[in-house]
This record gives sequence, C-alpha cells and structure tokens, in this order.
Amino acid sequence: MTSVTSSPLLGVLREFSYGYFALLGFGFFLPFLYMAMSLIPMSIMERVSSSRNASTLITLIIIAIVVTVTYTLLEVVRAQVLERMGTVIDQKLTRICFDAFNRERRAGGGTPAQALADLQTTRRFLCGPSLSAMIDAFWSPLFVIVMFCISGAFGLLILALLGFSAFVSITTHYLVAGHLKAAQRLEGEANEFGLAVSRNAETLRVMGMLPTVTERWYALHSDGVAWRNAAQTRAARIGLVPRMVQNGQMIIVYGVGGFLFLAGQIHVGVLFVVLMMMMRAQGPLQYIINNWSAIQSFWMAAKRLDLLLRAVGAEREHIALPPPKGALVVSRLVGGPPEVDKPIINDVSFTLLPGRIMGVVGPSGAGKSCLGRLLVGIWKSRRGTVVFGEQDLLHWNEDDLGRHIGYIPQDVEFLPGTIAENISRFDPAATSEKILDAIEMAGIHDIIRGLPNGYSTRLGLGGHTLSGGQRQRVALARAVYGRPRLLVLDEPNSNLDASGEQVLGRTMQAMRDDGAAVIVVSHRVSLLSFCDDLLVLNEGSVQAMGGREQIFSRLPRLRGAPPPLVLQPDQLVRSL
Ligand SMILES: Nc1ncnc2c1ncn2[C@@H]1O[C@H](COP(=O)(O)OP(=O)(O)OP(=O)(O)O)[C@@H](O)[C@H]1O
Repeated sequence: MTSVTSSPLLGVLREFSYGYFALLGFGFFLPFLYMAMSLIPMSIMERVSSSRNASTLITLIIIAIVVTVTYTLLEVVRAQVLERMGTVIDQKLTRICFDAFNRERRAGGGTPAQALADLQTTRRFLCGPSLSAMIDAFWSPLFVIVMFCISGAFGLLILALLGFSAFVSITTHYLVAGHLKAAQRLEGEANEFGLAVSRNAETLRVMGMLPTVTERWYALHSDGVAWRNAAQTRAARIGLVPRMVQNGQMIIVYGVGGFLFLAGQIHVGVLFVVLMMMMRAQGPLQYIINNWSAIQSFWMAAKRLDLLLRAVGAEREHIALPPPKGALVVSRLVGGPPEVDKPIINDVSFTLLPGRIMGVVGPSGAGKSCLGRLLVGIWKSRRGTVVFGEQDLLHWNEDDLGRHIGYIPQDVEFLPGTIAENISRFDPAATSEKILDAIEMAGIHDIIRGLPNGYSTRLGLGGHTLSGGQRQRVALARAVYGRPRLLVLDEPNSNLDASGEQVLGRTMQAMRDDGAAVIVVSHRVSLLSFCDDLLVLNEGSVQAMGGREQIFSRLPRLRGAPPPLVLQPDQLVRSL
C-alpha cells in the first residue's frame, strides 16, 4: 500500500539519488583534467621554446594525449550513465504515467497528450544535456577561483560576463513571455480543432465544410506561428548585444590581459589558459541561462506529473475486497462531470436488488448517461453514496471493481486487436471457456460465424469494420465477459433491429437470472418490456420509480393501447 504523500516520480528520483551524487563526484575531476589540457599548450610554448628539447616536447605530447583521452572517456561514460538512467526512468515511469493519465485525466490539469509530453520533458531533462550542464555548472566556481588566483581583474571579468548573460536572459524571458503564452494557447487551440476535424473528416467533406474549417484551422495555426515568430524576432534583437560580447570575448580577454602584461602582473602565455578557462567556466552556466525556459518547463512538467501520480496513487490505495454480493444502494447521490461545477445528478436515491433489471428513462439531457457513469464509478460522487455489495464504490480498487462491472457506453469503440481479445477485455488469463460463455450469453454466434477469421478477426486500423449494430452486440459480449455482478447498458439498442433487440433482452434476463443487477437506459418500449423496474429521471432527479407495469400504467398513451416502438419520455414525465 502506497502512502498518500508518496509519489512514484519522487520515488524514482530517490532511487537515482546515488547515481546523481556519483555523477556530481565524477564531474569534480573533469575541471581538473580540463585545466591540465589548457596548461599543456602553455608549457609547450614556454618549456620547449626555452629548452629546445625534443624529449620534453614528446613527454608533453604524451601527457596531453593521456589527459585528452581520459577527459573524453569520462565524458562518454557520463553520457552513457545518463542514457542508462533515462532508459530506467522510462521503464519505471512510462507505464505508471500511461495508466495514470487514463485514470485521472484532470488531476494534472491537462490532457493525455499533455501528460505524455510532460513525461518526455521530465525524462529529457533528468538524463539530458541540461543535467550535465548543471553538474558542470556546480564545479564552474572552481574555474572562477582559479581566475581570481591568476588575477583579480580576470575574476571580476568572468563574474561581469556571467552577470551580463544572466541579466539579458532574464530580461528576454520576461519580454517574450506574453508572446510565447499567446503562441502556445493558439497552437493548442489549432491542434484541438485539427484533431476534431480529422475525427469528423468524412462528415465535413460530404457537407462541403472542409474548405471553411481548413480556413478556420489555418487562421488559428498562422496566428500561433505569428506570435512565435514575433517572440523569436524580439529575442534575436535583444540577443544581438550579448552575442557581440561573446564573439568579442577573445578581444576582451587579450585586451585586459595586455594591460596586465604591460603592468607586469602576468606572463603572456597565461592569456591562452585564461581564455580556455573562461570559456569552460562560462559554458555550462551560459547553457543554463540560455535554456532557462527548458528548465522551467521541466519544473512545471514534473510538478504536473507528480500531481497526477499522487492523485492516482491516493485513489488506488485500497484494500482488496471480496466479490460484491448484495444490492446496489444509491443514497442521495449528487454528481456529474468533474469539469462542470454544477452537478447534473441531484439527490438520486434507489435500491436495485441483485436479480432485477431496472430501466432508466427520461427526456434527452435528463442525466441518464451521467447517472450511468456515476454508478459504474467513471465519475466520483460529490455527495451521497453508491454502495455495491455492501461496499461504497469509493472503497474499491478501480481495477478490482471493473471485473465485477459490465458497461456499454453510448459510443462503442474497440481497441486494435482480435475480436476474442476485445471480448475478453484483453485479459491475459482469458480462457476459451470464458470467451465462449460471453459469446453464448450475448448470443453473437451469428456475428462471429460471419467474420473472415472468426474469433481471430482483427478489429481496428487495417482490420475488419463492424457495423453499428454488430458493434453494440459485440460490446454486449465484452460487458458480460466474466459474468459481472452489475451491468449498466447505456442505449445498447440504438443501432439494433427488432431481432437484435430481442437477443439483447434475453441476455439481460439471463444475467438477471444469474444474479446480476442490470440497469438499462433506453427509450424503446420493446426493450423496457424486459425490465422489472423503471426509474424516470427528469432534470437530474428521480421523477418516479416503481415496477414496470405501475409506471407504464401512469402513461395515458400506453394504457390499453398497443405500445409505440419509441417511448416519448417528455410525455412520460408530464403524465407522472
Ligand atoms: N462530459 C460532459 N461534460 C459536460 N457536460 C456534460 C457531459 N456529459 C453530459 N453533460 C451534460 O449533462 C447533461 C445530461 O447529459 P446526459 O448525457 O446524461 O443526458 P441523457 O439523459 O443521457 O440524454 P440523451 O437521452 O440525449 O442521451 C446535459 O446537459 C449534458 O450537456
């Protein structure tokens, strides 16, 4: 059981703390090797030119080769260690994150795409050049100290250059922040609009809407690009002065060095060493300053990821419960979509005994689908309780509870995979007996027989396409797989013909006879006639509830007349 305050992200970082400390210690040697590399050319100039001794030159060249090879090897090893850490972070976090953002999409305040991007940003930072630069920057003060030791003027010079870079970078950041924010917002809107267009491309094409929506998308996209270009232009203009300073660094060092030489404070050969160390000291800090926005992005991404993982971690912290036995008891339930402040379902109470079928009817927008979502635990209740098998839904571990629930949403979709995999909910322990039982229960032998490869027919991209009615019937088989104790079917017959509806009704009855509690949302009287009880929902509240005949008898049009195929919920609500 994980503690509420623990986070997998922090856990992984804690695991790696030794690795990061080792890299920091490792980074301590690199500056000394670099200093040694800078000193060798000076020694060659000074010692060889004065002694004119070839063996001195050879010795210095050998030392230079050894130092350079060691330095390069250490850098390569460090890069490899970071790469390896990246792989492990990937292994440890990717699966958890994928699972988390599909469970709790709002915890991190973003979309699944955002969560994936956050994971990439976090991973890139923790194992990439930014972290190497930070480790190098940690030891950069060593170079500054050496510069001060050579001459106070050089020390002050390097501090002035670093201060100037930091000032320009921070100023640029604030001056372009608004532009970048606008660009990000418009790019996000363009992406969202573009994805919606792609999803509905066929409909838009046949209705001749493609040119207009393309223009709309392009307007958003080009506005985003314009803001980004404006940010880049502004940053480039501000960056002109620091770039000139950087390009002229050699002149500055030689200028200051020249005066110090004239004042007899340094040897001319020192200038080359100073220049190399100056660059080495500034490099990582300059990298951090220039990439400050990337570091900020990492920080924000890691915080969002942490929030998401903590929320899911807290939610998943449940003890194992025995399979639910008993009624579904809904008490004063209030709830709705998490992103909407006003609840859709208000004060709904009812009890559904196992071995009963309850139909939910009501006008369009009454909240029937919302109620279904609350009953299966897709959304959490804001007030009130949903108790299933003597346990509040909130006490269940989602995955454990899922095995006892069968659900058909209004829009049925399948994952790429075989029809057998989809029916068995991709259960790795699925047996042929269990799959056949679900097929038998849902009465879809006729569909399976008609498929090119029977149970092994692949669905999804490049695979077989099921018709609307076939999709609903296969979804029924998936819903009854494993004989769940609660079945919630949201308009499961909207695409079914009369015979399909009869099969569906018989499946509901078979599940009822097996002891399951069945809830079905439907407008069609033909399906509602399979129900034992009816609940009439209006504006999110229970308008009436009772036995099927009792509710039907209160509807004048149904009394004594042959039942219409489609129930008129408005009329039902008015007549109650
Ligand atoms: N994900 C959501 N986000 C925001 N609002 C939602 C969401 N789902 C439903 N609603 C709102 O909740 C209300 C009830 O919707 P719901 O789909 O539950 O109605 P319904 O009774 O099932 O209607 P229908 O019979 O037309 O399917 C509607 O006003 C709808 O706009």
